[in-house]
Amino acid sequence: MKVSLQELRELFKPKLRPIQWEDSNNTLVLLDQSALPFQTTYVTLKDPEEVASAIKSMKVRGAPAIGITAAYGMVLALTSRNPNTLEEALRVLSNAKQVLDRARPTAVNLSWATSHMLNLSKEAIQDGKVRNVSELLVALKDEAGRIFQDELDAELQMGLYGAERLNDGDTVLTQCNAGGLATGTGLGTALAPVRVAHALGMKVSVIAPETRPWLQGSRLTVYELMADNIPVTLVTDTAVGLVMYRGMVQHVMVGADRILSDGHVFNKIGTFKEAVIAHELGIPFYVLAPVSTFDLKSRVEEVEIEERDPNEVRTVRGVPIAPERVKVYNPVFDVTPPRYITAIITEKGVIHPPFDKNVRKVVGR
Ligand SMILES: CSC[C@H]1O[C@H](OP(=O)(O)O)[C@H](O)[C@@H]1O
Repeated sequence: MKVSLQELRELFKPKLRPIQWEDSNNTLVLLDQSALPFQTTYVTLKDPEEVASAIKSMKVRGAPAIGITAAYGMVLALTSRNPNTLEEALRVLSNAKQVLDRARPTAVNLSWATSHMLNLSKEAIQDGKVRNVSELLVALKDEAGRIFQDELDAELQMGLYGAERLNDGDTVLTQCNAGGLATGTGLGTALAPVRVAHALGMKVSVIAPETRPWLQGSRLTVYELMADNIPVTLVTDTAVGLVMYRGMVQHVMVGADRILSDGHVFNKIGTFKEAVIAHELGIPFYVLAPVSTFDLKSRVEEVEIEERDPNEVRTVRGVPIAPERVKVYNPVFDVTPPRYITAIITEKGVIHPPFDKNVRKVVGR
């Protein structure tokens, strides 16, 4: 499938724009993903506290989208606090990083983005590239925009690598939403191969599990794919075993929130069970993520798996489905060991086992 990145950029014009920077008034506008698909509403944010709240309440969610949003949260730290000196600006940025990093613990893209923006500021000041706060603000706005564009290019490249593994008529099982809403670009990671394949004229379809309790699958993945006229079938989370047993899917493609140097993958709760069933049935299981999702320092037992409000499980969109005071355990991510993963597709290349040797060769850090 010989298509250049430039040709793909021309071919793929995202319809969805979940994250918009408004330079005229230094605000960040987010499509409120907690209201989709029944309401299309936007929130306008003007400081890092509002950004952290939007991430925590999942108005914006998805590891890469959280990273891009946090990068703009660092820009908003300067525009909302108006520091007078570069020294004060660094203090403001350090505080903003602390506020933003606390919003959600598992997706490494968040802390990667805030660290990247803070370190870039320190280096630019130290190297004399910026001489005052105004120049630093321009540099940070440009960098946040670059992170956004790099993410889109990464997804186009991952989409091409993934589409090369698809054949006409294939069906891809996914998990949660790892599409254009989850990355903020309108394209996605796990959904990129299907979108690129479609753009290149292939007939591929998706089976999307609803993904309780937040329903990213039934509310967001279905919404995105139907908007692009890509065939999608919604199933319950409990149906994925039968779907694979009956040979209804040829590939499983999922996103990731954090990938370790040995190939352990943290992703939406329910991913692990899909991986084990796929492995048992000989169905290829691909993880797609940009290199900003890799954490080469942490060991699997050190990574915090976010637990959210028990009422997310006791109710569906506010409607009770369990006795009010039932005890609840609500982890929203799980971890898939490397032995269940066929390959990890990144924008820098496709990583095959043994991951403990090959991750660093590709991710290069
Ligand atoms: C490419 S998005 C990665 C990842 O983020 C989602 O989690 P959440 O909706 O809770 O932010 C899900 O795990 C996706 O696979």
